[in-house]
Amino acid sequence: MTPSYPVGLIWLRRDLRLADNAALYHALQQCEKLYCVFVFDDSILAALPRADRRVEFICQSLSELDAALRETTGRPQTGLITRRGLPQDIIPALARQLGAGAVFCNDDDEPAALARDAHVARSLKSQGQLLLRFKDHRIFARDEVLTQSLSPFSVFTPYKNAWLRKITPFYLSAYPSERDLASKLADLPDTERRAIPTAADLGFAPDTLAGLRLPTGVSGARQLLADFLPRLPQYKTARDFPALKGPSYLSVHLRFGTVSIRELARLAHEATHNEDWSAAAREGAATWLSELIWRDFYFQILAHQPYVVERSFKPAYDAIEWETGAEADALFAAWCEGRTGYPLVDAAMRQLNTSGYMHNRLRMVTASFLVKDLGLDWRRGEAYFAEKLNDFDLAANNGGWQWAASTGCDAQPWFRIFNPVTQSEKFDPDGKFIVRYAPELTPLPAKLRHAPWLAKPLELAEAGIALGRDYPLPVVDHAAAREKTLARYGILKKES
Ligand SMILES: Cc1cc2nc3c(=O)[nH]c(=O)nc-3n(C[C@H](O)[C@H](O)[C@H](O)COP(=O)(O)OP(=O)(O)OC[C@H]3O[C@@H](n4cnc5c(N)ncnc54)[C@H](O)[C@@H]3O)c2cc1C
Repeated sequence: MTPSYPVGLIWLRRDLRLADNAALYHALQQCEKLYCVFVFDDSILAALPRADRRVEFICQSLSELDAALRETTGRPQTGLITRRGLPQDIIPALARQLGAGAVFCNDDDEPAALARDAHVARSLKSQGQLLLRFKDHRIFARDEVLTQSLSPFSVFTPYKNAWLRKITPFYLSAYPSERDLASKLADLPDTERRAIPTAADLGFAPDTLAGLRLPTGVSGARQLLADFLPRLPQYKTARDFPALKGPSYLSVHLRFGTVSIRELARLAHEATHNEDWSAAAREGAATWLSELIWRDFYFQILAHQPYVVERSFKPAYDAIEWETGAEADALFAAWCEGRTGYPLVDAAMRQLNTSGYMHNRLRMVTASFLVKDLGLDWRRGEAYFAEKLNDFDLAANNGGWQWAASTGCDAQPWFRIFNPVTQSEKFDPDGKFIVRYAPELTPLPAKLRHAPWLAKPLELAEAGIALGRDYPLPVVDHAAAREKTLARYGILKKES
């Protein structure tokens, strides 16, 4: 193909890798010379707490990408341009300064991203330049998997079946996006030759990832993937037990694009047909593929029903009255800080607070506890997760919360209420996960770690634990809370 643009600019956002990158591939096809930029968006940074692991994750990943660009070209004067400010101002100005005919990026269906991109596209157009967007971070875009009547799916299983019917090697193959990079990457103008900023340079606390087993950048994703693949056959059986190393821990890499979803889905899909594997091992792969399809499912829900950002997917559920006031605020604080007196909930919240990760089973348990034991609005929990999760992704987080609150598409029925104690007994039978994050309960025998308030006084005394002093008493009684919740949701009886 003859390049259409003498100069182009690729704008990286949630796709921090050079391999199998759709926009990069198209930019290299269509441009004779290419620059590469990442913008630290002030409208996002301003809203973050000053200690934010994600900022450090991005900085470290960009630093690796910048070095990879120079290594690819073998020219020290090449690399990544970084800017800080509003992309709406920066991208058009930079495109003009560099003389880029087009700006290439991978698309993003989050409402704020759509508004930002529309703004940038208008400004570029007024300068005679184009914004070209490509599908990259999901397998199927919003309208690629639809029902027979061409409307969006709102139930997962039929969506998944349609997804599996549609999938072909075409959708899973990698873009050879590194092929012409060495020859086409432009030397940086002198003004742009700067080191990639650190979190501290951006006004954030340094070393927020220190002590965490969270490898960053493309190399970090490769490390986690290599560790996970031998465990893939056991995924179905191990994934629900937080004390085990069951899942992949790749979510933050999918969030920032340091791994390609095509590569992961291809590996999973191929493994489901691997005749050298046992049926159980193939099921492990099929279950993991299913999780990757949930990701696509929630992306298309957000794209088609952006109102879910503020409201219930099922509008009738907006009539539910949540607890408010000082007591509700105190319960919310206890939930956030991991001191509800329910050990599995507390351990999970402490895992989130100290690492930025929470196991999927525990996301379901803690979300259900907030909504159906404490009677609090799911949006309060959603916002807390959004602040704390390294892998925070609007579509998946909103989908997960609305699932737990029963307000979402294909959600948990409203009258199904997780019992935090039986969940604990089932999924952390020895209380090993609990004591990892609530070590004060270690002296208790395993069977008492799920509900310490049920231990006999002598058992507590032998463990040297005084409830209310060493570990909180439960902030609510589950049985009573359950009745209250059934009454709260009872207004919906007509709907279900
Ligand atoms: C209340 C709640 C909030 C959540 N918030 C987020 C979020 O902000 N960001 C996020 O990526 N996931 C979210 N999830 C989904 C899920 O918990 C995480 O994706 C998963 O725990 C990440 O760990 P992993 O990479 O080890 O997962 P694995 O089990 O290895 O799964 C592989 C990948 O599949 C995707 N995935 C798995 N489960 C889901 C799911 N239910 N919905 C959508 N995608 C899924 C993720 O990209 C994940 O990395 C949420 C779930 C709930 C119940």
